[in-house]
Amino acid sequence: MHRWWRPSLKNWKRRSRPPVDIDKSILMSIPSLDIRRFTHPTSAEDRAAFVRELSETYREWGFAGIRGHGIPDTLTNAAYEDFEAFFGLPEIVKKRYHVVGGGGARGYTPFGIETAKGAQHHDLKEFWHIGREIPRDHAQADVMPANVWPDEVPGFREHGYALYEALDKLGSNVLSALALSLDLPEDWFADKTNYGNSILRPIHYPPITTPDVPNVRAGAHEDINLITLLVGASAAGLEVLSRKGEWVPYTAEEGTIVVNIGDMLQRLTNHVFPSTTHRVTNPPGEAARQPRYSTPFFLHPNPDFLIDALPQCVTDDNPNRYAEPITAHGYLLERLREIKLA
Ligand SMILES: O=C(O)CCC(=O)C(=O)O
Ligand SMILES: [Fe+2]
Repeated sequence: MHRWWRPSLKNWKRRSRPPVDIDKSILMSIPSLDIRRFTHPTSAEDRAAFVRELSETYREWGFAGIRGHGIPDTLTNAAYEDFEAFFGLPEIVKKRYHVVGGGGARGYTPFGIETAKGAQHHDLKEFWHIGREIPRDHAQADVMPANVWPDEVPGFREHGYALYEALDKLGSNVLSALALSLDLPEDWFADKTNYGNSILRPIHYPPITTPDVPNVRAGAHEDINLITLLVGASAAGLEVLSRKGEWVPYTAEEGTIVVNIGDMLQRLTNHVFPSTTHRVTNPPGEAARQPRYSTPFFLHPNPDFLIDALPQCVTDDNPNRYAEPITAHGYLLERLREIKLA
């Protein structure tokens, strides 16, 4: 896990912003914000207030709920139905979509492989990775392999990729708001993420039938990418580590997408936006016999983007924590080895 220190909200504000009253309720639980205040603003003041509130929420939690995103339930539900249909296939069929030596980049990764960094036991999950569709003669094609699609589930490709594109667009809006909060141009991330190596990851956590397993559904970890958007988890279990070091259960309300900061954005912002540790716990008692489905979208920068701390995030109180910049692809490879995917 990362060191749990980061510049306090108070110091950051004192250093770089005029004083603003913070709504103390953000300290109690993870706020949800309506992104229409940014995409369809009723006034410039309210749009600026949204940017401020989003930024404060991330500095405190590294997590936020996003409402008003416009992604229809019909799309999310159709995609989830197809994902569940795939995971319901016999293991021997699913394994045909496991790309041996592919580091789990595309297609199916069976149960028992991914292991949180530093954990003794593997996670209790199987998953699928959908990547960006780019021309096969694209300069980045060697590090962004072609997708594979399961023949057995006819809607999987259409619904899966539609969800990929919808979350990519929503993520870009969140990044635009964060860019403004860092005094960057609103479109600063656009040409750094337009061929980002982003991944949609439908996950199946099967029923837990053996009592007292030492494994957990997903061990405590931080996400690798810039931001993660999590839509429609089918059951409780996600927990977020608060600044005080307490595990806070976080199940978003219907219609709310969970959006959290990953390590690449933490590194770019020199920890001003923290990549918060989270995990998925095993439900107690009989509830453990229910499966859980969830689908995070890991929004990545372009593979050749150089992650170098933004000058406005490096101050006397918060000196640059990284000796050298690193490309997004170099960083990804380092991290995939740690979680036993590469
Ligand atoms: O299943 C979830 O709700 C979260 C999964 C997660 O944190 C991850 O795959 O990185
Ligand atoms: Fe995660």
